[in-house]
Amino acid sequence: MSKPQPPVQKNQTIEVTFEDLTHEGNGVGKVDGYPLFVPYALPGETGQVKVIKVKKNFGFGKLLDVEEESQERVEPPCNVYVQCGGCQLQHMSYSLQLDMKQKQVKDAMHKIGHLSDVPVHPVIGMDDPWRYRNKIQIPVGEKDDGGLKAGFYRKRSHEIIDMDTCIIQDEHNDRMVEAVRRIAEQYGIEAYKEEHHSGVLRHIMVRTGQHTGDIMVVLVTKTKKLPHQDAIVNEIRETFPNVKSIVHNVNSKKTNVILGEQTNVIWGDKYIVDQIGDIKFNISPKSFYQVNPTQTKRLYDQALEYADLKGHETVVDAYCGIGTISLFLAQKAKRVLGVEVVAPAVDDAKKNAKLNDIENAEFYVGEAESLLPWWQAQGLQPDVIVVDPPRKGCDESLLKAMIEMKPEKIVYVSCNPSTLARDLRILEDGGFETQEVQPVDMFPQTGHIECVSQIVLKEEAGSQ
Ligand SMILES: C[S@@+](CC[C@H](N)C(=O)[O-])C[C@H]1O[C@@H](n2cnc3c(N)ncnc32)[C@H](O)[C@@H]1O
Repeated sequence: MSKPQPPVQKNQTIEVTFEDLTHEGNGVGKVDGYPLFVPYALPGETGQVKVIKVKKNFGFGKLLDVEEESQERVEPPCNVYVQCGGCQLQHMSYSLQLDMKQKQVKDAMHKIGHLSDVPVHPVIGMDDPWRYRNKIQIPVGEKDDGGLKAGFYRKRSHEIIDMDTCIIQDEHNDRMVEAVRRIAEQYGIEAYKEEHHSGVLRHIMVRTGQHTGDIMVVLVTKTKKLPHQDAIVNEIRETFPNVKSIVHNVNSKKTNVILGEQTNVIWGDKYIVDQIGDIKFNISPKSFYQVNPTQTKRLYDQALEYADLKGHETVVDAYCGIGTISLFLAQKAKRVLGVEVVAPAVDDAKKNAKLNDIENAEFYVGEAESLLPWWQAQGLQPDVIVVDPPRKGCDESLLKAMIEMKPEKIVYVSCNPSTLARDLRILEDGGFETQEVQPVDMFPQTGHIECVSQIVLKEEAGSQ
């Protein structure tokens, strides 16, 4: 018997009613039960769709026209929203964005973790979900008239879209990018040309301490020297009297990685300082630092509530970065051990502990999946373990070590609900119970979501 053919054909135009959203924010409509994924379509809407890709079990379409609009549809405020790959959700109300993200987390718990009974709370959103990002890294290219442009890449391409403003960025970052672009153009600095691996200026990176107002700017060049360096530094300082650090980074490789190995501070401090709650942080050009400090405070407050520290505890903070969560924990615990694979971040973490007069936090360079089993073999028995891994989640040997260490509580901070759900399943099978999951919207207007969850040791597992 031949298999049924999809009920649509490529390039066909068809009316579709949308019922749902994918995790990326695409509308989902069904044609005779066959799902079509359509960017910018919203549930409840009916529209004309051009079919652009037909696969065996699902297809993709382009929204040509909306006949019945959802009340959740809003006018995207950014004028390059559709061309730029940065935001995916500006066409939907913020409340729909939050509902969609909560559902994404619930679905992952149910389908991947088989944890349908675990409460997933409504997402903690922002009062003002714009201009929240403290860091921009933007590629530089050449305009048709020979001038410089700075902008994000067009979706699925490396074509740079010239832009004057990015409305999820802190305004200081926007203004600094524009000033550096203008100054570099004035001194005849050539843009890097990816296709020939030639030219000079590749990226402009800016970080603003939203609490302190400190600004760091990094100019990334292919060349070892930044032409007209002194003049450029003077112009930046004149334009931005509150700039604290001007850095030149050399990246001469053919790569998509933005920063190269060589970093020279060409004016000012090695670090900028920012503050979350009452803890100050030194942040160097290569350190991981959460991009949305307002929501980071909410995330950490929740993590601290889940850790429920009384003062006598030994806490491990795995994947600790520059010690951000560790230092919050240290205020309430007896001893905190942080582990992080990037050595300069560990240096920053140690300096950050000193900066805040915190003496009960120690930091170690290493892979969490190697160091925790080793600590366990040495007899370390933490009361609480906090993990905040990258998107791929925790390594299996780390999960195994946590299960064997039997801490009373694990607090899992995650930027990927799928790997969170996978790891929670492993912890459940190892004698732990997930109490609840709290999503926090760290990245409004985009499809990303951060979660923090509380996991406790089951009584019978603790007594074995
Ligand atoms: C999501 S960040 C969290 C950082 C920190 N907790 C914070 O909130 O700022 C993940 C961190 O894990 C580090 N990392 C990645 N793989 C690691 C590994 N195998 N072992 C230890 N740290 C790792 C990264 O360098 C990064 O600093």
